[in-house]
Amino acid sequence: MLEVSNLGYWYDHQDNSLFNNVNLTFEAGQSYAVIGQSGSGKTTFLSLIAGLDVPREGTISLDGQDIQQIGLTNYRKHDVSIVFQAYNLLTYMSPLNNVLTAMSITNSSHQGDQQFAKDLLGKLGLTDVQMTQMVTHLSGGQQQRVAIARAMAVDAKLVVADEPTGNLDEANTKEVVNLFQKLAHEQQKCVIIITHEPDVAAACDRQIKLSNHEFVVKDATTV
Ligand SMILES: Nc1ncnc2c1ncn2[C@@H]1O[C@H](COP(=O)(O)OP(=O)(O)OP(=O)(O)O)[C@@H](O)[C@H]1O
Repeated sequence: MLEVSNLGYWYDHQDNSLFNNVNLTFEAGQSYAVIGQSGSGKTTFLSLIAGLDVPREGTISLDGQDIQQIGLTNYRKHDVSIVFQAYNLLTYMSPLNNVLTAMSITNSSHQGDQQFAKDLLGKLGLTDVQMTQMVTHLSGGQQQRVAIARAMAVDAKLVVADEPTGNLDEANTKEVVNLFQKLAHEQQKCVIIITHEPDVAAACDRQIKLSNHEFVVKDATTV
Protein backbone atom coordinates (compact mmCIF):
# COMPACT_ATOMS: atom_id res chain seq x y z
CA MET A 1 0.00 0.00 0.00
CA LEU A 2 2.73 2.48 1.01
CA GLU A 3 6.00 2.12 -0.83
CA VAL A 4 9.17 3.93 0.19
CA SER A 5 11.80 3.82 -2.56
CA ASN A 6 15.41 4.97 -2.38
CA LEU A 7 14.43 7.46 0.30
CA GLY A 8 17.11 9.85 1.53
CA TYR A 9 16.92 12.80 3.91
CA TRP A 10 19.22 15.25 5.68
CA TYR A 11 18.76 18.65 7.27
CA ASP A 12 20.75 21.58 5.89
CA HIS A 13 23.16 21.76 8.83
CA GLN A 14 23.95 18.02 8.79
CA ASP A 15 27.14 16.65 7.24
CA ASN A 16 25.73 13.16 6.78
CA SER A 17 22.33 11.90 5.67
CA LEU A 18 20.00 10.85 8.46
CA PHE A 19 19.21 7.93 6.17
CA ASN A 20 19.53 7.15 2.49
CA ASN A 21 18.53 4.51 -0.02
CA VAL A 22 15.69 3.34 2.22
CA ASN A 23 13.32 0.81 0.63
CA LEU A 24 10.31 -0.34 2.63
CA THR A 25 6.80 -1.58 1.92
CA PHE A 26 3.92 -1.13 4.34
CA GLU A 27 0.74 -3.19 3.87
CA ALA A 28 -2.89 -2.49 4.73
CA GLY A 29 -4.19 -4.48 7.69
CA GLN A 30 -0.81 -4.49 9.43
CA SER A 31 0.72 -2.48 12.27
CA TYR A 32 4.37 -1.42 12.27
CA ALA A 33 6.52 -0.05 15.08
CA VAL A 34 9.43 2.21 14.14
CA ILE A 35 12.02 2.16 16.91
CA GLY A 36 15.52 3.56 17.31
CA GLN A 37 17.66 5.77 19.48
CA SER A 38 16.75 9.33 20.22
CA GLY A 39 17.92 11.55 17.36
CA SER A 40 18.16 8.69 14.86
CA GLY A 41 15.51 10.25 12.61
CA LYS A 42 12.23 8.49 13.46
CA THR A 43 10.11 11.64 13.61
CA THR A 44 11.73 12.89 10.42
CA PHE A 45 10.79 9.62 8.71
CA LEU A 46 7.22 9.96 9.97
CA SER A 47 7.00 13.55 8.73
CA LEU A 48 8.01 12.32 5.26
CA ILE A 49 5.52 9.48 5.08
CA ALA A 50 2.81 11.75 6.51
CA GLY A 51 3.46 14.29 3.74
CA LEU A 52 4.55 16.99 6.19
CA ASP A 53 7.97 17.30 4.55
CA VAL A 54 9.44 16.29 1.20
CA PRO A 55 12.25 13.76 0.66
CA ARG A 56 15.69 14.94 -0.47
CA GLU A 57 15.97 11.76 -2.51
CA GLY A 58 13.62 8.99 -3.54
CA THR A 59 9.86 8.63 -3.55
CA ILE A 60 6.95 7.67 -1.33
CA SER A 61 4.01 6.11 -3.16
CA LEU A 62 0.51 5.26 -2.07
CA ASP A 63 -1.11 2.49 -4.08
CA GLY A 64 1.39 3.09 -6.85
CA GLN A 65 1.10 6.87 -7.03
CA ASP A 66 3.86 9.22 -5.82
CA ILE A 67 2.37 11.26 -2.96
CA GLN A 68 3.83 14.40 -4.52
CA GLN A 69 1.71 13.68 -7.58
CA ILE A 70 -1.33 13.15 -5.37
CA GLY A 71 -0.40 16.55 -3.91
CA LEU A 72 0.72 16.73 -0.28
CA THR A 73 -2.29 18.79 0.81
CA ASN A 74 -4.65 16.31 -0.78
CA TYR A 75 -2.67 13.40 0.63
CA ARG A 76 -2.74 14.81 4.17
CA LYS A 77 -6.44 15.58 3.90
CA HIS A 78 -7.70 12.30 2.48
CA ASP A 79 -5.11 9.56 2.76
CA VAL A 80 -3.29 9.88 6.07
CA SER A 81 -4.40 10.37 9.63
CA ILE A 82 -1.86 11.49 12.24
CA VAL A 83 -1.98 10.78 15.98
CA PHE A 84 0.44 12.82 18.10
CA GLN A 85 1.83 12.30 21.59
CA ALA A 86 0.19 15.56 22.67
CA TYR A 87 -3.19 14.48 21.20
CA ASN A 88 -3.55 17.70 19.13
CA LEU A 89 -7.28 17.88 19.68
CA LEU A 90 -9.28 21.05 19.18
CA THR A 91 -9.35 21.97 22.86
CA TYR A 92 -12.26 24.41 22.61
CA MET A 93 -14.54 21.63 21.38
CA SER A 94 -16.12 18.49 22.77
CA PRO A 95 -14.87 15.03 21.76
CA LEU A 96 -17.98 14.65 19.63
CA ASN A 97 -17.28 17.85 17.73
CA ASN A 98 -13.62 16.91 17.31
CA VAL A 99 -14.69 13.71 15.55
CA LEU A 100 -17.45 15.44 13.53
CA THR A 101 -15.03 18.18 12.45
CA ALA A 102 -12.45 15.64 11.26
CA MET A 103 -15.17 13.83 9.31
CA SER A 104 -16.30 17.09 7.75
CA ILE A 105 -12.83 18.40 6.83
CA THR A 106 -11.89 15.14 5.13
CA ASN A 107 -15.27 14.64 3.41
CA SER A 108 -15.51 11.32 5.20
CA SER A 109 -18.12 8.90 3.93
CA HIS A 110 -19.74 9.30 7.39
CA GLN A 111 -19.74 13.10 7.18
CA GLY A 112 -22.50 14.64 9.34
CA ASP A 113 -23.48 11.31 10.91
CA GLN A 114 -23.68 12.22 14.62
CA GLN A 115 -24.82 8.77 15.66
CA PHE A 116 -21.81 7.18 13.94
CA ALA A 117 -19.45 9.50 15.85
CA LYS A 118 -21.25 8.87 19.14
CA ASP A 119 -21.17 5.11 18.65
CA LEU A 120 -17.47 5.26 17.92
CA LEU A 121 -16.66 7.31 21.02
CA GLY A 122 -18.92 5.03 23.07
CA LYS A 123 -17.04 1.98 21.84
CA LEU A 124 -13.81 3.66 22.94
CA GLY A 125 -15.19 4.01 26.46
CA LEU A 126 -16.44 7.60 26.61
CA THR A 127 -19.76 8.24 28.34
CA ASP A 128 -22.46 10.43 26.75
CA VAL A 129 -21.55 13.21 29.19
CA GLN A 130 -17.83 13.00 28.41
CA MET A 131 -18.53 13.16 24.67
CA THR A 132 -20.11 16.57 24.96
CA GLN A 133 -17.81 18.18 27.56
CA MET A 134 -14.75 20.17 26.57
CA VAL A 135 -11.93 17.75 25.73
CA THR A 136 -9.73 19.48 28.31
CA HIS A 137 -11.93 17.94 31.03
CA LEU A 138 -10.80 14.46 29.99
CA SER A 139 -7.79 12.50 31.20
CA GLY A 140 -4.78 11.96 28.94
CA GLY A 141 -5.88 8.42 28.11
CA GLN A 142 -9.37 9.59 27.23
CA GLN A 143 -8.01 12.41 25.06
CA GLN A 144 -5.81 9.97 23.17
CA ARG A 145 -8.89 7.78 22.59
CA VAL A 146 -10.60 10.78 21.03
CA ALA A 147 -7.58 11.26 18.75
CA ILE A 148 -7.86 7.60 17.76
CA ALA A 149 -11.61 7.97 17.23
CA ARG A 150 -10.79 10.73 14.72
CA ALA A 151 -8.48 8.35 12.89
CA MET A 152 -11.22 5.71 12.89
CA ALA A 153 -13.92 8.10 11.67
CA VAL A 154 -12.13 9.26 8.54
CA ASP A 155 -11.59 7.26 5.38
CA ALA A 156 -7.77 7.58 5.40
CA LYS A 157 -6.22 4.14 5.09
CA LEU A 158 -2.88 5.14 6.56
CA VAL A 159 -2.56 6.02 10.25
CA VAL A 160 0.77 7.31 11.54
CA ALA A 161 1.41 7.99 15.20
CA ASP A 162 4.37 9.66 16.92
CA GLU A 163 4.86 8.36 20.47
CA PRO A 164 1.09 8.01 20.97
CA THR A 165 1.49 6.43 24.40
CA GLY A 166 4.25 8.77 25.60
CA ASN A 167 1.96 10.53 28.08
CA LEU A 168 -0.03 7.51 29.21
CA ASP A 169 0.15 5.11 32.14
CA GLU A 170 0.49 1.36 31.68
CA ALA A 171 -3.22 0.55 31.61
CA ASN A 172 -4.04 3.28 29.11
CA THR A 173 -1.02 2.35 27.02
CA LYS A 174 -2.34 -1.21 26.69
CA GLU A 175 -5.80 0.03 25.81
CA VAL A 176 -4.49 2.46 23.18
CA VAL A 177 -2.23 -0.19 21.64
CA ASN A 178 -5.25 -2.51 21.40
CA LEU A 179 -7.15 0.21 19.58
CA PHE A 180 -4.34 0.64 17.07
CA GLN A 181 -4.35 -3.12 16.51
CA LYS A 182 -8.10 -2.98 15.86
CA LEU A 183 -7.57 -0.14 13.39
CA ALA A 184 -5.18 -2.37 11.48
CA HIS A 185 -6.93 -5.72 11.78
CA GLU A 186 -10.62 -4.76 11.77
CA GLN A 187 -10.57 -1.63 9.60
CA GLN A 188 -7.74 -2.82 7.34
CA LYS A 189 -5.76 0.37 7.90
CA CYS A 190 -1.99 0.51 7.68
CA VAL A 191 -0.80 1.67 11.10
CA ILE A 192 2.75 2.99 11.63
CA ILE A 193 3.73 3.87 15.20
CA ILE A 194 6.93 5.54 16.35
CA THR A 195 7.69 4.45 19.87
CA HIS A 196 10.39 4.22 22.51
CA GLU A 197 8.44 1.66 24.47
CA PRO A 198 9.46 -2.00 23.96
CA ASP A 199 6.01 -3.29 24.98
CA VAL A 200 4.30 -1.08 22.41
CA ALA A 201 6.75 -2.15 19.71
CA ALA A 202 6.35 -5.82 20.59
CA ALA A 203 2.56 -5.55 20.29
CA CYS A 204 2.80 -4.39 16.67
CA ASP A 205 2.86 -6.92 13.83
CA ARG A 206 6.26 -5.78 12.56
CA GLN A 207 9.17 -3.87 14.07
CA ILE A 208 11.49 -1.65 12.07
CA LYS A 209 14.62 -0.37 13.78
CA LEU A 210 16.39 2.76 12.61
CA SER A 211 20.00 2.28 13.56
CA ASN A 212 23.21 3.73 12.12
CA HIS A 213 21.25 5.44 9.34
CA GLU A 214 19.64 2.17 8.24
CA PHE A 215 16.21 0.66 8.69
CA VAL A 216 16.35 -2.96 9.79
CA VAL A 217 13.15 -4.96 9.64
CA LYS A 218 12.44 -7.65 12.20
CA ASP A 219 10.28 -10.53 11.00
CA ALA A 220 10.85 -9.41 7.45
CA THR A 221 8.13 -11.45 5.81
CA THR A 222 6.18 -8.62 4.22
CA VAL A 223 8.48 -5.58 4.48
N1 LIG B 1 13.57 20.82 11.84
C1 LIG B 1 14.83 20.41 12.04
N2 LIG B 1 15.88 21.17 11.62
C2 LIG B 1 17.13 20.75 11.79
N3 LIG B 1 17.49 19.59 12.37
C3 LIG B 1 16.49 18.78 12.82
C4 LIG B 1 15.12 19.16 12.68
N4 LIG B 1 14.36 18.17 13.20
C5 LIG B 1 15.21 17.23 13.66
N5 LIG B 1 16.50 17.59 13.43
C6 LIG B 1 17.70 16.81 13.76
O1 LIG B 1 17.63 15.58 13.02
C7 LIG B 1 17.99 14.47 13.83
C8 LIG B 1 16.85 13.47 13.87
O2 LIG B 1 15.74 14.05 14.57
P1 LIG B 1 14.37 13.28 14.77
O3 LIG B 1 13.49 14.15 15.61
O4 LIG B 1 13.86 12.82 13.47
O5 LIG B 1 14.87 12.01 15.61
P2 LIG B 1 14.04 10.98 16.51
O6 LIG B 1 14.63 9.65 16.27
O7 LIG B 1 12.58 11.15 16.25
O8 LIG B 1 14.37 11.50 17.97
P3 LIG B 1 13.51 11.35 19.33
O9 LIG B 1 13.36 9.89 19.57
O10 LIG B 1 14.38 12.02 20.35
O11 LIG B 1 12.21 12.06 19.11
C9 LIG B 1 18.39 15.05 15.19
O12 LIG B 1 19.79 15.20 15.19
C10 LIG B 1 17.70 16.39 15.22
O13 LIG B 1 18.43 17.30 16.00
